[in-house]
Amino acid sequence: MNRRGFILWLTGMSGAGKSTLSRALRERLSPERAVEVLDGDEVRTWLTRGLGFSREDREENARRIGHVARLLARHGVGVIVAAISPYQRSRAEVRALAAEAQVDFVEVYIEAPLDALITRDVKGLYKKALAGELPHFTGVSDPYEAPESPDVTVRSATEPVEAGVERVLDALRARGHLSPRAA
Ligand SMILES: Nc1ncnc2c1ncn2[C@@H]1O[C@H](COP(=O)(O)OS(=O)(=O)O)[C@@H](OP(=O)(O)O)[C@H]1O
Ligand SMILES: Nc1ncnc2c1ncn2[C@@H]1O[C@H](COP(=O)(O)OP(=O)(O)O)[C@@H](O)[C@H]1O
Repeated sequence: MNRRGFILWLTGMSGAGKSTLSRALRERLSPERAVEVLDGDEVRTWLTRGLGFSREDREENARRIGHVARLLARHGVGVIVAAISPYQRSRAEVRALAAEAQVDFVEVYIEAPLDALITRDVKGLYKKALAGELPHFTGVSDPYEAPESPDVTVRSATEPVEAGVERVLDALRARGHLSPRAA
């Protein structure tokens, strides 16, 4: 098994299940791997405080998260990023940043139809966005560019959390980041 770090980049719309999946993955990966979670929602209170939701700010958000993730991964940490990161271009940029440092980058697309997200509405944000009270809301009044060839796709409206977790762990095992029996 290799002890190189990796970046698991979870992308998907608000409420798709990024935070839920990161928490479940962290539990499964520990203690075999040192794990850090960088969640957009939380990171926006420190590393990317002050950034908004324009294209420019979202790209900057992804870039800064990518830099920190790369630093950690270079020292053997398994980094789980949970950020909407709606633009193909910025996901490609962080993938390239990781490659420069020879850090494995695994893109996980957490997909759920907009209808399901509106029904789920965990934080009540879709209701506000649909009422026109939240401008530039991803999927409603702002774009989400789905990954064209993600390493793993998780369909959170039709499969249980555990199924998604297993698929991501399989991808990590296949890349040698977990021992065959672990997790
Ligand atoms: N306009 C708009 N669009 C999307 N999301 C919004 C918006 N305004 C606030 N929020 C809240 O911010 C969280 C997303 O932050 P991210 O850093 O992941 O976004 S991004 O990657 O920069 O697009 C997101 O968290 P999640 O629901 O966990 O995805 C929302 O709670
Ligand atoms: N298969 C699944 N994977 C992830 N979340 C799911 C799944 N099925 C239902 N959910 C629910 O969807 C919601 C996702 O919220 P959250 O993880 O905060 O999303 P995000 O971080 O993408 O905004 C949670 O209430 C979670 O329990």
